[in-house]
Amino acid sequence: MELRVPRRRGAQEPVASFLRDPNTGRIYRRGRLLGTGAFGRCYKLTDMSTNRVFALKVVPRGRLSGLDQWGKRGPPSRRQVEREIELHSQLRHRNVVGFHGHFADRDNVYLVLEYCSRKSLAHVLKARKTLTEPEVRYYLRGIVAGLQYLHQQGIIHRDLKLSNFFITKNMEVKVGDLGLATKVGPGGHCHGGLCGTPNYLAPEVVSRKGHSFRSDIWALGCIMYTALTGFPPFKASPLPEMYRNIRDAHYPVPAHLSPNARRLIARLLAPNPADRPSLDQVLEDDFFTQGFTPDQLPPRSCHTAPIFTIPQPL
Ligand SMILES: CC[C@@H]1C(=O)N(C)c2cnc(-c3ccc[nH]3)nc2N1C1CCCC1
Repeated sequence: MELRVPRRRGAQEPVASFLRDPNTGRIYRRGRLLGTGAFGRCYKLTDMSTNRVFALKVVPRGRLSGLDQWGKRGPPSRRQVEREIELHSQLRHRNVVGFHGHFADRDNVYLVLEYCSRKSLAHVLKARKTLTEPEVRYYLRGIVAGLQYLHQQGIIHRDLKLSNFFITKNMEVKVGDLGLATKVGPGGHCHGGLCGTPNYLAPEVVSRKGHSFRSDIWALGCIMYTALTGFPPFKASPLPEMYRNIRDAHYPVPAHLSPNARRLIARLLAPNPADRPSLDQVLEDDFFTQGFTPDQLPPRSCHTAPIFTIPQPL
């Protein structure tokens, strides 16, 4: 008979130092706290038999059953975490965060994910303030590849943002956090109730017409704008003004952007979803075809602007 000490409201059970995945028998050692998200805590995790390192996402069950013991709705519902596992466990692509397993015990649900030692594009932008256009082409190329794969699997991400683009030791960019993702319905749209607030809301989402693949394309426009300028296109307060700006696609166009960058941002931030380019058309845009894209980025570009020696045609 285990004595469970009732914990302070909202307190979470400490995560054990060693965890065993009953599905595979693998034993992991829990490492340092990597951070916390809306869902719970994340830790570095080492597989004791292979010494491979992973990122562990811990979602407390106490808050999963929809309403917790105080009748409050916990942030992630059980259904949402189960959807995340159901969707993410089927995926395998070099630009999508690797999913390496999941299991649960009395207190938590555990997701074993790919360790991305350079954290996310949000961290890079925080250190750099803005990115150069070649770097934006480099990162967008990886993000678009990962997103093409998700869309081909019928999945809309619905929460594309800088902190969901993870960067590995060798500077590969990986789309992650499928906590708000969903399989698209027959018409290519989904009206599934959205619990959790995506970061870059598209006009059709603001006017509650539901998400489609093109809502993810709108988010790419917000991401490109933010990476090049250092601030998001729609960040007004009060909220109703921000929603009006989104619906009218009204955003300040910084003069220092190249004409190609301004034109692609305008195409991505088209108020009407049907006017936005497909992912293939994004890669065919002048911004990509008429600009230099490095094959790889030096790790120091995470904190210092890189100098590209662009190969000139002989
Ligand atoms: C595990 C959750 C999330 C994530 O989904 N991944 C893939 C990830 C990978 N490496 C890292 C990571 C490696 C070194 C630092 N962070 N972090 C990841 N996170 C962060 C943790 C805190 C907030 C989101």
